[in-house]
Order: sequence, then C-alpha cells, then structure tokens
Amino acid sequence: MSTSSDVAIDVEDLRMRYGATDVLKGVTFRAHRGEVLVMLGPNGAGKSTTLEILEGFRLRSSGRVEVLGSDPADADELWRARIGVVLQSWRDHGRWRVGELLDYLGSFYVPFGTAEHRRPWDVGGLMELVGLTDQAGSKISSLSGGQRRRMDVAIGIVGKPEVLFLDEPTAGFDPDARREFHDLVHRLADLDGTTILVTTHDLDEAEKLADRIVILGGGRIIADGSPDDLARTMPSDSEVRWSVDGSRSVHSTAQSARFVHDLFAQYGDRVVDLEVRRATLEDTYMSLVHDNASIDAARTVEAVTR
Ligand SMILES: Nc1ncnc2c1ncn2[C@@H]1O[C@H](COP(=O)(O)OP(=O)(O)OP(=O)(O)O)[C@@H](O)[C@H]1O
Repeated sequence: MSTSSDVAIDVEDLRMRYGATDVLKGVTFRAHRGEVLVMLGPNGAGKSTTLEILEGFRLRSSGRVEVLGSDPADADELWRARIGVVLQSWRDHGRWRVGELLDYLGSFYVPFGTAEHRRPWDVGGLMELVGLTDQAGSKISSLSGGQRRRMDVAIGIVGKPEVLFLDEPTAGFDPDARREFHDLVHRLADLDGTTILVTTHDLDEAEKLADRIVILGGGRIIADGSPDDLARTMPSDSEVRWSVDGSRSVHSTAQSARFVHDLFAQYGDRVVDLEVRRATLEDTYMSLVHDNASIDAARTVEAVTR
C-alpha cells in the first residue's frame, strides 16, 4: 500500500491552455519515491510543458500539482534545492571549465545539506559518475555534444536532488554513452532513492529505464503501467517464426504456446530456429497513440458539426 509520504510527484487534473489552445486537458499521475517514471508522447503532446510546470518554471492554468509535498508554483528555496532539472538544451557557461563550474554551482547547495542528506556532490566523484573526469579542466565550449549533455546531467544532479527531471536527456549520445547514462539513472534511483521523471522518444530507452511508463496523448494520460503491463494491454497476436527442412515460415496467432505445441507434435526435431515475438512496447505505443488521435479527430469533427 502506498502512503502519501511515498509519493514524490502528485498531479491531478492538470490543465494548460496556451492562448486558445488546450494542450493539457486533465492530466493525472503519480510518481513514488525512488521510482523511474518515463513520460512518452508524440511531438507537441505537452511533455515539456508538464515538466516545466512540475519544475516550477511555468504556471499552470488549473489542477493540483505537488512535488515533494509542495506546490511548485509557490515553493521556497529549500524545495528548489531538493529538485534537479536537466532541460532539453542549455547553451551557456561556455568559458567556464567543467570542474570549476560544478564546484561553483555545488557551493549554492551547501546550506541545504543535512547530516542524513549531504549536499552537494563531491566534484571529483560527480565527474567520475557522469564520465567527465578527463574533461575536468576543459572549457565547456570545447566539449562534444555528448560530453555537453553529460555536463547538463552533472549540473542537474550536483545538489543531490531527491526528484530529478530529465527532458530528453540522451539526445546526441552514442550507444556507449547511452548505456552508461542508463546505468547512472538506475544507480541514482536504486542506491540514492532519487525519483526520476524522464521524457524520451526512444522506446527502447523507455523500456530499459522505466519502472513505470505514462503515455501522454490528446492532452491526457492514455496509458499508465510498467513496460510489461503496457505490452500486455494490447490484445495483439504474437508472431511465430520457424524453419522445417530449410524452409522458413511465419504465423501470427493469439495462442502461441498451443501453436508451438502443435508444431512440434507435427514436425518434432525438424523444427529449428524457432522464435516467438510478443507485442512490443513500440506496437502498444503506436496503437494507443494512433487510436487516441482518431478518437480526438472524431471529437473535433463532432464539436465542429454540432
Ligand atoms: N510558450 C508557449 N506558447 C504557446 N504555445 C506553446 C508554448 N510552449 C509550448 N507550446 C505549444 O504547446 C504544445 C506542447 O508543447 P511541448 O513542448 O510541451 O510538447 P512536447 O510533448 O514536449 O513536444 P516535443 O516532443 O516535440 O518536445 C505544442 O503545440 C507547442 O507548440
């Protein structure tokens, strides 16, 4: 059973209107302490808007929002010190050197440290953690795109945040850097109990990182569950592939276990290279987002023609 103290992010009926356009039409979700929550959704769905509201950078139109028990719209400096933010892009501090800037930014967190929760990160340890030790003395303007993004992450976590917001953090990462970053996210969540809300367009990344996934579509949360839960929500068929006597076959079925059983009953050891592919998160995502877009389009037509 979850208690309110387990809940790090609590959003209920969040609405956001830009001019005459409703971008968020009643968004409700929660994140528990130490949970990695991945938010998915097509371009323009309102993911960054949601994050900016939760970070206290943007005022919402209506709804209830609590992060670490406070409303971000009027939270104090102590609250801000407990929050870490990695925006989609930072382009500043070019003349600073990596180690110096982290040391300087970290110094702002010293008054907010406690015996149980020391702040900030030790700069050497932090650079090692994000893979920037070799760049400690480099100017930020000289970093590669991927190194710059690691620096963004280092800046986001220098104050040892309890809640961390990451807006498309791995854009521009090579596969190695991406994998290291995933390890870092798991480490922060599992060892330090950091609650992490990540947006990404990379469904493979979402599957690797998420304890839970929420999908934003048409201004609402259209799915909320673990990657496995979401894959199971699709009543789609599995794909069975196999070869018999050098001939390759494919069959779609909702009852893959029965089909495979029958296959072996018929061909025995002659069945080789057997593969059963269940619906993936990508299949689920595509289907949910497209279904939702059709429903939304139908609603719009209905409203216009009424
Ligand atoms: N300051 C603003 N004024 C007016 N409209 C805005 C503003 N910021 C965002 N929007 C609009 O709100 C919608 C949601 O934008 P948002 O950036 O939150 O989406 P997103 O899901 O993060 O998209 P992406 O995946 O492309 O980053 C878009 O249609 C965008 O044009």
